[in-house]
Amino acid sequence: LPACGQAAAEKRVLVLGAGLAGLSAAWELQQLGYAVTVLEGRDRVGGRVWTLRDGFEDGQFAEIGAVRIPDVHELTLDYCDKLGLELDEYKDGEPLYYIDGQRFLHADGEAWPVMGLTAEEEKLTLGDFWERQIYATFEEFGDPRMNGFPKPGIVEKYDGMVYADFLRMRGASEAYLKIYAADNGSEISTIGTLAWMGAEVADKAWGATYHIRGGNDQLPLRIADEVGLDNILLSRKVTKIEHDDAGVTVTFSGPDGEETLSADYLVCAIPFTTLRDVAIEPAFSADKTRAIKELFLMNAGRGYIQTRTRFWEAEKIGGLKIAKTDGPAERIWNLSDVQPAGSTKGMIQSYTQNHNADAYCDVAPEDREEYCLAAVEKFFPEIRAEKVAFFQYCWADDPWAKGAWTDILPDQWWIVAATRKPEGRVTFAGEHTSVWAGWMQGAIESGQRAADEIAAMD
Ligand SMILES: Cc1cc2nc3c(=O)[nH]c(=O)nc-3n(C[C@H](O)[C@H](O)[C@H](O)COP(=O)(O)OP(=O)(O)OC[C@H]3O[C@@H](n4cnc5c(N)ncnc54)[C@H](O)[C@@H]3O)c2cc1C
Repeated sequence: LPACGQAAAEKRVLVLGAGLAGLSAAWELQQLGYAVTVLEGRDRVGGRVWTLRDGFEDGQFAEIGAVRIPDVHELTLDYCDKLGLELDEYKDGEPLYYIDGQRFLHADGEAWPVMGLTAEEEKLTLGDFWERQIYATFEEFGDPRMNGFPKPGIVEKYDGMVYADFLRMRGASEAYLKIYAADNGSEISTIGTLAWMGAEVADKAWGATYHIRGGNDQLPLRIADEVGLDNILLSRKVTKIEHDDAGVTVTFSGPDGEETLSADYLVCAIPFTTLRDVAIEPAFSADKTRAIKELFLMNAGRGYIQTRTRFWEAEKIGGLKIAKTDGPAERIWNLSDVQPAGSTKGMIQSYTQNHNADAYCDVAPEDREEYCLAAVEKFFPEIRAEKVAFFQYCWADDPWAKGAWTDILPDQWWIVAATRKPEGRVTFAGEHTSVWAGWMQGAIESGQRAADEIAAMD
């Protein structure tokens, strides 16, 4: 056998996509001695990690994609550490609720002013609810960080069940589900139980929540520096993958027209929503082909509002999620606390998903500001007077992602294994192939796995 790293030095790997998954795979492969070229359709790296700095005052920024890093995401934190990135912690605080048209603050131990709760739920805190309805079932499901998740019989029992129905089955009332969705997002009425529970178990010890100082895009930008910008070809749209026992060839269009590149191996780290439009010769296995066609990306719509002041603080409202509602603005996330030191303006976003995002995205882009402000002023009446700048984004309309993050739907558990399975010399990375789907950690974990799979083939 050749010495470790020696054989690899002659081997070339093409990586499709310069999101965190593709960049992580490229970086790991280089460290194993492979020569790597990354092909990226956008004119920037980072994919769904994207910090917008234009259009806001006082050097403030908005996170259009990933916002937060849980303290249990050790792979993400490890990369931040290796790359010398500093973190800021999101402060804790009390949110405002706006449910059934009622605006209220809620202290633990107080009765919820929401009609239709069971007697037991009336004073149940969100923490108590989590312990009783969710944490109490962890043993039954198993741990997705280990092999053998879910435990035997669990797929048969829960695969067909949407997560909100799982909570109903465990006795949650419709009224408490409104409170829970206002806290966790409206996708609970679409995502499958196994996917949600896998994520709950994986992140069960989550305490603090972080942001990368200056913007989360520092992470992909710094990995790209390590990979070497000469090895990353931007504005290249991949249109065809050919693969056989001897190697891979990729066709793409870019500034120089249509081109091809060949290599020994391929890491496919583009979302399945865009891989659908790429010709594959010969076709991948039947379950991979079906997975590429059927994988679902949840939509997310955002309305970013920079405000003159952090007016909510006068009511002692604070934290990352400052408003939790059952209305079209869904939740208001507060990124003010991680803005550049000394800047005093507010930076908040209406963060919609699921049906709320679809409704928002159905509005013409030029009308989304009015739609967003009208929804927010129902519970923050000062919002129009406070607004300094506005920006909107709909992830379903993003041509390079066509959605925000993977939700495994009911009856789709089969897709998990199908997404990540290698096809000959092609390996697959991306949040959609990871236990941590929908997280930067999922992208990183998958990139590292894809690199390991290639090394194991050699
Ligand atoms: C609204 C939103 C909120 C989120 N919040 C968080 C959060 O708070 N915390 C967290 O950790 N994660 C969050 N995430 C998830 C996180 O951003 C993603 O899981 C992660 O960035 C995905 O990385 P990826 O490399 O798998 O995919 P991507 O980032 O999508 O990278 C894929 C790359 O492939 C490129 N590409 C696509 N098609 C082609 C083609 N045909 N040819 C060439 N290139 C192509 C794309 O341009 C893209 O750059 C959020 C995501 C969104 C959208």
